[in-house]
Amino acid sequence: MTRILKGKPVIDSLNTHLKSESEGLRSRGLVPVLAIVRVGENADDVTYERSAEKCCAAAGVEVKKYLFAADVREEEILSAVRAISVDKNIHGALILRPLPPHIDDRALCRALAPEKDVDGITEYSMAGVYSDKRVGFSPCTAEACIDMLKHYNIEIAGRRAVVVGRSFVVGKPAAMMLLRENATVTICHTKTKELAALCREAEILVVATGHAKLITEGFFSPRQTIIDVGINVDEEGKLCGDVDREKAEGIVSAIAPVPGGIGRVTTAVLAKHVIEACKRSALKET
Ligand SMILES: Nc1nc(=O)c2c([nH]1)NC[C@@H]1CN(c3ccc(C(=O)N[C@@H](CCC(=O)O)C(=O)O)cc3)C=[N+]21
Repeated sequence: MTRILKGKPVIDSLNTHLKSESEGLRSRGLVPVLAIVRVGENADDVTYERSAEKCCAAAGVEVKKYLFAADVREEEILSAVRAISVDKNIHGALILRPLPPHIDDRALCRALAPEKDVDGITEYSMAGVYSDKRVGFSPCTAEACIDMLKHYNIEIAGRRAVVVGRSFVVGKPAAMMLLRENATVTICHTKTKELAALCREAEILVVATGHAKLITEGFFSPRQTIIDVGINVDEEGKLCGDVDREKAEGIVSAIAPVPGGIGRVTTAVLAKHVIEACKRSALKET
């Protein structure tokens, strides 16, 4: 029997903890605030934004939105991000990405104060992920994978982990975080030969490629726990992951499905980071 690792229990347990943390902060006159920066009306961005707002409300984090038209001038967003960076009442910023091509993504990242980088996009946060130091914040989706494994008591140390995908947002940081937890990690990508055979050997398989149902028959084995990070739309217009769930079920040990798996855990991690950023800012002032 394949265990389905649902996101909801992970989110509920995170939120219970976060709610009491944010209440503690409020009793000291501190309200954790997240700024959300969105350019245009991209459906993916709007979905993620809604999910972030829901999780923040449950965790006791306030949200302040900065919305811009799709053809906004780069200078205008840059000055908004600079204003957020110096605003004492804002503790974290989520810049919905990818941005339209006329906006220099890296310039925007550089304009963000590192201590407010709750989404792990600045070079400062990246250094934290790769150096195992508590500097900045890890990208939320990568951290959500680890939080999910821990919530369901899935052993990481000493086990063979395979990450399919090498993006800066998910694959690379997820691999580093699994390594930090003492897994033996293999990173696979589009040029990997014998991908199916490598995946079959994985005891923990994290998939973040952006290709619907890429991981299918021939990739599965009974000792596997799979975290599907893909967000795709199938032929029928339905949300689906990078893993062919129907083929996996009945073979693998456990799978975090799409939808209903890692997706919203990501926004709970985001809320966790805002609360942590708020706590760190209070420490700095006293
Ligand atoms: N800085 C940044 N980080 C992101 O992580 C980011 C982003 N920008 N821009 C937009 C994309 C898109 N994205 C989605 C995540 C989950 C679902 C999703 O559908 N989640 C639920 C279902 C929908 C729901 O909860 O309403 C699930 O997987 O079960 C959709 C889209 C994150 N993104």
